[in-house]
Amino acid sequence: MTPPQGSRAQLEFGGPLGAAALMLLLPVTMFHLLLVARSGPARLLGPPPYLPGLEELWSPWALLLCLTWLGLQAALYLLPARKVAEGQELKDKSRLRYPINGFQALVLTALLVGLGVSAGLPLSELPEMLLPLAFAATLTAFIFSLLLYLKALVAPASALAPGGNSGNLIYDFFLGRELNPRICSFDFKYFCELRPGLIGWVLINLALLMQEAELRGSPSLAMWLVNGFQLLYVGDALWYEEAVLTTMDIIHDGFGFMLAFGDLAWVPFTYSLQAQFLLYHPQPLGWPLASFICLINAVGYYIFRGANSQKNTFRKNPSDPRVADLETISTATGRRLLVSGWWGMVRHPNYLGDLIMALAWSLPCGVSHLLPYFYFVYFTALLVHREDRDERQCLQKYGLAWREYCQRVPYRIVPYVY
Ligand SMILES: NC(=O)C1=CN([C@@H]2O[C@H](COP(=O)(O)OP(=O)(O)OC[C@H]3O[C@@H](n4cnc5c(N)ncnc54)[C@H](OP(=O)(O)O)[C@@H]3O)[C@@H](O)[C@H]2O)C=CC1
Ligand SMILES: CC(C)=CCC[C@@H](C)[C@H]1CC=C2C3=C(CC[C@@]21C)[C@@]1(C)CC[C@H](O)C(C)(C)[C@@H]1CC3
Repeated sequence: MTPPQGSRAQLEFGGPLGAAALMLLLPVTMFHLLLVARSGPARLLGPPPYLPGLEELWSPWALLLCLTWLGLQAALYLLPARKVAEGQELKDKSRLRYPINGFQALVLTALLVGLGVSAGLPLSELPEMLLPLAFAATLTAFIFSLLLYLKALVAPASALAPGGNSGNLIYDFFLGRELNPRICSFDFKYFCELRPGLIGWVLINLALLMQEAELRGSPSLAMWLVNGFQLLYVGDALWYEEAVLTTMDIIHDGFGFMLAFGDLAWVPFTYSLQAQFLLYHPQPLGWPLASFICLINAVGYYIFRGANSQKNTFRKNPSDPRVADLETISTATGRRLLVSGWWGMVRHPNYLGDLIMALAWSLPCGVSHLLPYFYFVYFTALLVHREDRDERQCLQKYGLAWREYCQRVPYRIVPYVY
């Protein structure tokens, strides 16, 4: 058994108490949103319309569907990849290898679903199953996190994440102990981060669009916009799959309940909230406003993609001609920090772009309800907290060089505001 590591390091998320509260609060919030979205008043801050009994939540069919979906995505992950990428250097100086075939998995899933629908698969009935499916996904995430925790007990110290090894069972279970849990070359965190949840999210959106078409003759413009924007976001994540290898989740965070639940349940069932809302609360939207919302999404996407690609290209090869002319600060670790281009505008330009897109996803739902803005509010809180965590980690990693970066680029996410 590996001894607890970093037990004196600063605990995140409010320590064991915070972790326990989040483990309860996150699933409760997800079910609240699912129930409220289909209720008449759709009040985000009010009580849920009713409390579902176990018979409404538990369905063996939903669990079977959930496991079949995971199995299908795992099979697609194992198909030959167009490229195998190397991850960042690990503590023991080695680098892991990752298949780059996420976009291929999305296309193959679309083909399979298309074939299924033309053969009579009742996809438009999926929205009726969201509650038991979310319950099955939560159960799966919980059991999966337990297995990951047990697996970490026999992992070598070099395989453990910098956080998540405090010695406190609840905290470590929540944050995750092992950095890159794998069986042979199958990387669980990398697989879960990009495949079942993200592709599941667009599939749920599509099912909601199809049910709206059945109910009202055709999907509304607002529903098209939400589906289109979110499909672009998911397609982009899978097209630029390699960029996920330089994100905080892959480099720093262990794989525990937070990410397992986030990837497998939270993302598909709460990120599809706008489409769920629109199915039960149709909103009129004219072309002039729709064009303006498209413009907002395009601006957000331009910043998000530009910033993420610039950092990823620079981290992979600082002499790449696309980034070689950018100004940098040297650090004691040998790595450099960008201080011009997107990363000279604010310290997290990618978060700014992501937030602008989040707003564009809610706007098609009108302003009569707060509920469709849940994602924007939650995401702002998540990114502000994430930015704070990242700052602390970078200060620890880069010391004086990070302070110099903060002086030269004083704003964190929004220029002249924050
Ligand atoms: N939709 C969603 O729910 C979520 C989306 N996201 C998105 O995921 C993406 C990745 O986010 P995240 O992993 O949090 O953070 P980043 O991709 O911004 O990664 C942060 C790391 O980038 C490196 N870095 C920071 N500043 C510089 C610089 N000036 N020059 C070079 N490298 C720098 C540092 O690592 P190092 O120096 O070690 O390379 C730092 O730890 C973002 O676009 C975010 O919006 C994130 C969370 C949730
Ligand atoms: C509240 C809660 C359950 C917290 C867990 C947070 C997770 C939901 C998010 C942490 C980082 C994420 C990323 C994406 C999705 C959400 C989670 C898992 C991401 C895959 C979305 C698509 C982007 O293009 C991305 C690849 C940059 C991104 C990576 C981080």
